[in-house]
Order: sequence, then structure tokens, then C-alpha cells
Amino acid sequence: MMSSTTRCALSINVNKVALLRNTRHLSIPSVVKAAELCLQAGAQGITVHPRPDARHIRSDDVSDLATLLKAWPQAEYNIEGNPTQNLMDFIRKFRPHQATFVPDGEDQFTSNFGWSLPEDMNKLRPLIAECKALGVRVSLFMDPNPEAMPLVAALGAERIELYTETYANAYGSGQEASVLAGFTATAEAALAAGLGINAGHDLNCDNLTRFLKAVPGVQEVSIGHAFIADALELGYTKAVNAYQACIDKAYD
Ligand SMILES: CC(=O)[C@@H](O)[C@H](O)COP(=O)(O)O
Ligand SMILES: NCC(=O)COP(=O)(O)O
Repeated sequence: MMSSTTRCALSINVNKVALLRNTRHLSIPSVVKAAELCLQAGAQGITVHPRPDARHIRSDDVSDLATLLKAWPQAEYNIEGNPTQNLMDFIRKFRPHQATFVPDGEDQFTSNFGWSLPEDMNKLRPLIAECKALGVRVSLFMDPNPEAMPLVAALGAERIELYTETYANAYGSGQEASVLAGFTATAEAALAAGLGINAGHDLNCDNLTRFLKAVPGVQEVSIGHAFIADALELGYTKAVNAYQACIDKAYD
């Protein structure tokens, strides 16, 4: 049973719509239309990760989505990236609801580790302070490690995003329970430190419910790759409905 009564929000990551669009010069599929259909279907937010090599989300997408989100005052705009690379320019210009700081290299294949604390603290502190001054919530992408949670709070970040690929890989295997226990302990430590909790990476309609049942206090999941794969088969509306049903099942 979940220990939090707050229902987890679903933020749809539309990176992979842009990835497909970028293989031609025809502006299809539309990233903005994808986001709009997901919001119309009941998604609570939109996430993008504009990488320095612009392999999927481009500057214009970040701008166009900021415009779209103005028409959806209840929805949250979450921009992910490395604040020592290109992220801060987007944060200063568009002031999204949330900036998720991710320690990726310039041409990293995909995100696959969280921040190292205390090592990264000095470079993160002023950037977190700047986001706070801009009215932008900061979430730090973190591996499951309870001991790091007080350090995240000491930096002034409001949330962590649990990097969930290890859970996704362990799902359904003999390792699942022990891997999940690490996420549960980290979430408990985060809550004790006064932090909010997000989660993401390789979450999908199969593994999502068990994660939310086991890990207390998750306020938001951002889901992209598996969601877009499902939407190719179901359409955006049915895919959002399916993921919302997976979230609802965690509260049964
Ligand atoms: C921060 C994170 O968890 C990633 O999942 C990321 O947003 C995905 O990036 P790609 O879509 O480029 O793999
Ligand atoms: N923050 C994680 C995210 O936005 C999406 O990750 P994925 O579902 O594409 O692995």
C-alpha cells in the first residue's frame, strides 16, 4: 500500500516525437500537437530534455511548448538537462515550473546516472539558487542513495528525481524486491529531509504500478520512451488513459 495520499502526476516526455520529426524536413509529427493531445487526455505535465546536440528537442520546441503551456494553467512544464551546459538558458528564458538537473555529458546516449554528492555540490549550489530566484522549482536527478538526501536538501533543491532504470531492468526478476527496497529507503530519506519526489527513466505501463505502490510519496513521474512507443500503437489519448489507469491501480 502507498503511504502517501497525494496522487502521482503524469508528465509526458515528448523527446521521441521530436526525434521522429527530425528525420525529415516536413515538421511532422508535431511536438506541440502531441503535447496538446496528451494534456487534453488528462496528462498533468509535459517534459522535454533539450540536449546540446539537439538530436530531438530543439530550441523552437522548448519555446513553442512554453506558449502551449500558457493555455494550460493547471499543467506543469518540466525542462530537463545539465545546468552547466545548455539548460540554464532555457530556464532563464522560459521559467518553467520545474528544472530537472541531470549530470549528462554533451553527447550522452541517454541519462544513466544521477548527481554525485557531495562532489557536485559546489557547482550546483549557485545554479539552484538562481532557479529559486527565478521562481523555478529544482529537482535533482539522483540514483537511489538515502545518504545523499540530506545533502540535496542542504543545497536548497525542492525535489529529487529518482533515476529508475535499475528498477526497470530488475522488474519481474529475482532482483526486483531488493532493488525496490533501495528506492523505498531513498524515498523515505528524501521525505525525512523535506524533499519532494519525482521518478523517471524506462518506466512503463507494466512496471509503473508496482513502483508507486512500493515507493512512498512520489509526486510526479515523467515518461517518454515507452509512452511514445505505446502511443504509436494506441494513439496519444488511449495511451494517456492507460498510464493514468496504471497510476490509479497503485492507490487501490
Ligand atoms: C533525465 C532522464 O531520465 C532521461 O530519461 C531523459 O530525459 C531521456 O532522454 P532521452 O530521451 O534523450 O533518452
Ligand atoms: N525524466 C525521465 C523522462 O523524462 C523520461 O524518461 P524515459 O521514459 O524516456 O526513459
